[in-house]
Amino acid sequence: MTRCVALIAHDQKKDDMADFADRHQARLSGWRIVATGTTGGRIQTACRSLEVTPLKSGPLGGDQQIGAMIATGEIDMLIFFVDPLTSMPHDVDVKALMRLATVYDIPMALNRATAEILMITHAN
Ligand SMILES: O=C(CO)COP(=O)(O)O
Repeated sequence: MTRCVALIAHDQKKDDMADFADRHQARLSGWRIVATGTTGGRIQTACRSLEVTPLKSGPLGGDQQIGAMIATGEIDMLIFFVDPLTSMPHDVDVKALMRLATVYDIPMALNRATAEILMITHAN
């Protein structure tokens, strides 16, 4: 079965995520991709060849949707470019998502350096 990766980026990290997805298009093409709403739109624009399933925007429940998918075994890897310098109204949702990724022991990258390693170790 095709493995599924969840891609998420906070606003200050969206350029970085678009660039990351673009550089790893070949690797990511072997995965089913889900993303929070705005992030998904940015990736889709940057990487026309990738098929991205956009969920709700993060502040409107997208992080929770991905958390629920982790709990039901639908997500195999989480790449989440977090902005640690901006406070967010949905911070509790972000924490809950990270908690579930930890509970279910999903490979989880919260910054680009780690995401690059996951691409090499898990996405080939
Ligand atoms: O806020 C987010 C994750 O917490 C990301 O949501 P968007 O991709 O919709 O901006």
